[in-house]
Amino acid sequence: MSRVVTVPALNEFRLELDVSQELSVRLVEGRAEVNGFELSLNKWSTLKDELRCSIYTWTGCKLEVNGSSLVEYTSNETPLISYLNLHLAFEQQRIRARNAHSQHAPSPEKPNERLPGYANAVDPASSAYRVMVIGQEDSGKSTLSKTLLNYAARTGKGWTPIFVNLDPSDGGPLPPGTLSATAYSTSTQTTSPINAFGSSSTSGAALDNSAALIPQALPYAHASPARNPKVYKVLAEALARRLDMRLERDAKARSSGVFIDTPAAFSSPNVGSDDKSSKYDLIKHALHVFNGGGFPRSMSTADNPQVDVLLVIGHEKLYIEMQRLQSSLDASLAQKLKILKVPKSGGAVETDDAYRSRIQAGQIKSFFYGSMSNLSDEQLSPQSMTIKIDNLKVFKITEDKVAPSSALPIGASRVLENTQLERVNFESSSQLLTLVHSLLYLVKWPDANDVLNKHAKEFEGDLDSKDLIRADLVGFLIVTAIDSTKRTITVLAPSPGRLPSLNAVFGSFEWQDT
Ligand SMILES: Nc1ncnc2c1ncn2[C@@H]1O[C@H](COP(=O)(O)OP(=O)(O)OP(=O)(O)O)[C@@H](O)[C@H]1O
Repeated sequence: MSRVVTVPALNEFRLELDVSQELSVRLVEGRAEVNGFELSLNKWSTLKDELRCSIYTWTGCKLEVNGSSLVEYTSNETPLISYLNLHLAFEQQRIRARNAHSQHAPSPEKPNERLPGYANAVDPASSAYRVMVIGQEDSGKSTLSKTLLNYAARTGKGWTPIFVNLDPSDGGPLPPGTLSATAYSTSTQTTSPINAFGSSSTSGAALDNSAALIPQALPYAHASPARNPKVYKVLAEALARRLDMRLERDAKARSSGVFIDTPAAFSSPNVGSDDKSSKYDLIKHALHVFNGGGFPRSMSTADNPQVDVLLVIGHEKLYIEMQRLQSSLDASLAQKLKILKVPKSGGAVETDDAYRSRIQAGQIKSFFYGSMSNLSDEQLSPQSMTIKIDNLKVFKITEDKVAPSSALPIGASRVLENTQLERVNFESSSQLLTLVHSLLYLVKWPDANDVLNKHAKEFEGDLDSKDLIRADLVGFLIVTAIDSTKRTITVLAPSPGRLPSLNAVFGSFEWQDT
C-alpha cells in the first residue's frame, strides 16, 4: 500500500528493513538525499537487503513509500550539518590544491620545466586533504566516508576523490577480505548495504548506477585485522605505496582528496600489537604508512602528503586518547594532523555477527552473479570450471598464532615466525577439504617464478607475508567441489575464459549457494 511521508526541512526519515522486506521510495516534492546522493524527482528506488538508512532533506520533501519496513520514523536530530561543514572545508582545500597545481604545472609550451626545488616531484601544495575516519563498531564510519565522497563527487567540479577501504569485513566495491583504493567520479546511490560503494568493473559488469569502478586491491582474506595484524599491516602499507604511485601521476585525483574508512578494530587500544604498552597500534601504523612515503625522495618528508584530518565519530574517550596519541607521533606527522570529533548519528544502528555474515555473503554472491536492482537488472553469468589440482598453487593466510610476549615464561624471548602464508599441501586430503566453499583470491606476481621458486626451496613452499607486497589481486574464485581421486578442483569464476592466474590465497571467507 502506497503512502506519502512528509519530511520537514533539516530532518531525516530513517528506516530499517528486515531480511525479506523491500521498500519502494520516490521523491514527489522538494529535494532529498541518501548518504549524500541526491534523489531524482519521481524516480522509484527499491531499498532492500536489510538496509538501514536515512533520507535527509535540507528543504523539506514529500516521499511516496510503498512496502513495509521494520522501523520507520522522522528525526530532527541529525549530524548532517556537521558533515556539510566538513565537506565545505575539504572543498576549499581541493580548490587550493587544484590552483596550486595549475600555477606550478609545466605549461604546454615548456613541458620540461619543473617546479623549482622539486625536480621530478609533484608540488606538495597540490594535494587535497587525506581524511581518515575512526570510531567504534557501527558508529557510522562507512556512512560518513560515503557521504563526504558523494558530496565531493556531486559538486560538478570533476573531482575524482579516492576511497580507501581499510575495513576488510566490508569489501566496498569488491568482495569482503580485500583492502582497496578506488576513485569515484560520480556519487553512488544507497539501495542495499551489499553494493553500498558500487560494484567493481572486474565483476564483469558495472552494477547499479556506479560507473565502472577500477579498484586497486590487495587480498587479506579475513574480516578483522585482529586475525593476523602482521599480514594486515604489510598489506595496508603496500596499498599506501600503490596509492602514492597513482597520486603522483594523477593530479586530478591528488587535488580531489582521499577518504580512508577504517575497521572498528582500529578503535580497540590493544589490537595490532602484542606489546601491551603500545596502544592503538593500527591507527599509528596507518597514519605512518599513508604519509606519502612513496612519493619521490626529492621531496622532503615535511612536504609529503599525509593524513591531515582524523575524524573521530562520537566517542569522547577515543577523541581524548587520539589527542594523547598525537603527541607520541613523529613531529612532522603530528604537526599537520587535525583531530576532529564528529557527532554520531542516532540512526546508526548496532548490527550483529549474523547480519554481517549475511551482507558479506551477499557481497560475494553479487560479485559472481550480479544483482537484480531497480537501477539495472544486471545479471552476470558465472562459469563453473574444473581444473587439475596440480596446476594450482594455493596459500592460506594463517591466523596469527604467536602468543603475546606477556604469555611467555620469564626470561624467554620469542622466535619470530615469518611465514604467514602456508602452502596447501594437495597430498593431504584434510588440507584439500578445507578449500571447499572457500573464496580464493587470485594473485599474480610480476616476477612469479622468482617468488615461488625461491620460497619453494627455502620454506618448503610457504610464503612470507612480505611476498604479498608486490602481488596483484587479479580475480576471485569459489571452490565448489574437490575430487581427490581424479585430482581435480571445480571452481566458480565470474566470467568464462582463461583464469588470470593459477596462484591464489585464501583465509576465512566461504560462500555456498543455499
Ligand atoms: N543516519 C543514519 N540513519 C539510518 N541508518 C544509519 C545512519 N547512519 C548509519 N546507519 C546505519 O547504521 C549501520 C552502521 O553504520 P556504518 O556501517 O556506517 O557504521 P561503521 O562504523 O562503518 O560500521 P563497522 O564498524 O561495521 O565498520 C549501517 O547499517 C548503516 O546503514
